[in-house]
Amino acid sequence: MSDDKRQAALDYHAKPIPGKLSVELTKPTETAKHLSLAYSPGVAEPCREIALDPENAYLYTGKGNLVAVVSDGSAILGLGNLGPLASKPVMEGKGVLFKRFAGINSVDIEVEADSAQAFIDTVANIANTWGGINLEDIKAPECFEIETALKQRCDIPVFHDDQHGTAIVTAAGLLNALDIAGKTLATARIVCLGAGSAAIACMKLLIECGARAENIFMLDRNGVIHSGRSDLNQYKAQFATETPLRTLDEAIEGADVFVGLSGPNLFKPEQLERMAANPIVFACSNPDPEIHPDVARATRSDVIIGTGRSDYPNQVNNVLGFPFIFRGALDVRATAINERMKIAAVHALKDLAREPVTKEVLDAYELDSLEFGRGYIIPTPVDSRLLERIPAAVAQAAVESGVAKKPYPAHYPLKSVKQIYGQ
Ligand SMILES: O=C([O-])CC(=O)C(=O)O
Ligand SMILES: [Mg+2]
Repeated sequence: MSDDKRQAALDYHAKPIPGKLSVELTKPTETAKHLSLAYSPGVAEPCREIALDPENAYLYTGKGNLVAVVSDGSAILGLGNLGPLASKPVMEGKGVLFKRFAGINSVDIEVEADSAQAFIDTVANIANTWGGINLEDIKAPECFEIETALKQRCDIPVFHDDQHGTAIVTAAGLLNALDIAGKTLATARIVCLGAGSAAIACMKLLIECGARAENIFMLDRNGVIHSGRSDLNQYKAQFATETPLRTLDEAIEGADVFVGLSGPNLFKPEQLERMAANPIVFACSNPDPEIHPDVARATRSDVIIGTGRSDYPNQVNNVLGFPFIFRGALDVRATAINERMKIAAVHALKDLAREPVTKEVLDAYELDSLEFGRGYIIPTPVDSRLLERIPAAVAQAAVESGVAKKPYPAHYPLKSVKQIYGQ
């Protein structure tokens, strides 16, 4: 990042008040009467009601629209393990996105835990007072154990955003990009650089959407994950292929798709040159992609490139997923975010990109036109139709798959975050 941009980012976080989030009041508090309702003695009444029936927490507290963003800071973006405190700007940032795009209140919780079990216990012990738990930036393989255990112990949605949010957005973008390139998921040869939480979840979801496991080549720091390796954990081992290929240089030859979920500048122009015609490159490491989009385009004019960043076209980033997916899940009081709900989100996202872009989006990106094609394979986060489409699709899937405790909301589809309480 240039010095100017770096300073601008630091100033944005520091001024005029430190941080990006605040808490707001939703009830009047001016008079003694108000205070006697908000606090002692009035507050005792909802306490008694909730003690009688936990469901009443949804009626008398903010639980139903409240998500905890929880991290241990062990895999912050593509920056690595910087610890819980250094993850706070990202976790506050997720809170900004929850609120801005889906009207969801969220609080970030950064956990200092010396084992996966300690982290699991900490979260499980507080989970019941939240509407949902969004796990963020927790390194593999611990993240898998953590998510599985918390799903078992909590009856609210627990969602590891880096796995499923990223996978949903990647699948939607890739289905569109393949269509534009005249290819299909079933026949595409896919190279995935990275074997962490996002990579593993993305490849799993792509297989559910029709990709063939034998066409997927996943690489970790030691090269291609193949069946001859003895150093693989159970999660990576699922992607071990019977192949003589060992390096990225070898695997990339003739590949249709490169998905980068690893680190900055790990994909070289010479490697892009060796991909098949109309190559699709999702360089999703944040903040610095595996290959810069300008470099990719200068290398090949036929490339379709997406990154995780807001400042380049085709932002393949979980921001297009988690706010809207939680909105739908919360509004039908889903007990989980299951595969049906994820796939519904993929299709809602994919289909929206094929509709004409609205003026709101053009204005936000200072563009005169934007059309479905190489430079626009996935909707932008500022598209207010995301709030209309994704929660509706997710809520419908939750109802149909039997995890919703409430019916499909009468006030759906949502046109604006102002409508989230149904008024
Ligand atoms: O925060 C982002 O931009 C996307 C994300 O979850 C990550 O990179 O870990
Ligand atoms: Mg993340």
